[in-house]
Amino acid sequence: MKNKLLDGKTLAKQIRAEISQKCKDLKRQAGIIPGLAVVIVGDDPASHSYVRSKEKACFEVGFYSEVHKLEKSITQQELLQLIKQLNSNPKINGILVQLPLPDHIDENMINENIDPKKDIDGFHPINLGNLFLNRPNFVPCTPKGILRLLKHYEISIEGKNVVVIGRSNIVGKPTAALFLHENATVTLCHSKTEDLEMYTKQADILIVAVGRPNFITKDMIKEGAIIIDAGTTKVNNKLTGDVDFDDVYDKVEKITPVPGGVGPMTIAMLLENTLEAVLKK
Ligand SMILES: NC(=O)C1=CN([C@@H]2O[C@H](COP(=O)(O)OP(=O)(O)OC[C@H]3O[C@@H](n4cnc5c(N)ncnc54)[C@H](OP(=O)(O)O)[C@@H]3O)[C@@H](O)[C@H]2O)C=CC1
Ligand SMILES: Nc1nc(=O)c2c([nH]1)NC[C@@H]1CN(c3ccc(C(=O)N[C@@H](CCC(=O)O)C(=O)O)cc3)C=[N+]21
Ligand SMILES: [Mg+2]
Repeated sequence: MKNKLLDGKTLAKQIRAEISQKCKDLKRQAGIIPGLAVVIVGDDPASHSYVRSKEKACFEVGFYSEVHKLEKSITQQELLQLIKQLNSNPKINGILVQLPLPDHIDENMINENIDPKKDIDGFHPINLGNLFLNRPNFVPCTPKGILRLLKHYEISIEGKNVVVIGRSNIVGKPTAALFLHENATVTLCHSKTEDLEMYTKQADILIVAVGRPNFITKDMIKEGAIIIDAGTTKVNNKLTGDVDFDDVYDKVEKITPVPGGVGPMTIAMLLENTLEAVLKK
């Protein structure tokens, strides 16, 4: 039977191997070691799990990495202080502040204070603005990983109906901009969308980032669609996507598994952006 998987895990591994080689070359030729700082506030287990994956990935490719674990009770001022310190630390090329942040901390205020040259998530307003103007500096990791995966599988995007569900600043919104620049016809859906199925049934490429397990079922999609599932929710200790994989599988052309699809690509792009940050210094 035809293999319909868009295998992000395998592609991410290849990309990490290339980054590892580039890291060795940089060290040998210029004595440079790329450095990533990850900041995490509070004790959400899922967030800590992602941060551990990022740490491990950094170690494997030979990057320097530091993780700053902060109490949930930290003030915005204290967090800004840490960011300013990381901005001026020459060992650090990339800064990632794990989202979401506690309610008393203003996410925009934090993103605004990361040096745009170290903003490897691409969340600084200047970088997001430049992405929307189609002159990207850092492309946010999840959208970049999704596009890379589709290109790897030679899936054509130009002229296609791309429907994105979810309009977060970290996934949905930048994904819509990126695919618009690939000349797709983009529809961005969200919780207030009326008659969601009307849109999803038209999608040649359906990208889902909602955070509701098994939300997308067979009856909602077009025959032969390409399905990208960014959702990751723990259900009974099992990581579950937003798409009911088993239900839709027969009907799709290609689909990303969860785990093993978008997640590993996100981490690979994080490493790639950190390497790019070294060259922008
Ligand atoms: N694999 C990876 O690398 C990554 C995975 N994720 C995962 O992706 C998922 C989404 O995360 P994130 O982008 O941060 O999302 P948010 O939780 O910030 O936003 C969810 C989005 O889904 C929309 N939504 C909620 N319910 C519905 C509905 N019934 N119909 C249509 N739209 C709906 C919301 O609409 P509204 O705006 O109207 O509220 C919102 O835009 C999560 O599972 C997260 O864990 C996130 C980042 C990276
Ligand atoms: N500033 C910021 N940047 C982010 O990029 C960011 C963030 N905040 N907050 C949280 C989300 C979520 N996210 C994931 C990254 C990797 C996997 C991943 O590697 N998942 C594996 C499985 C890992 C497991 O088994 O637990 C997979 O899907 O195969 C998932 C989710 C990045 N995020
Ligand atoms: Mg909502």
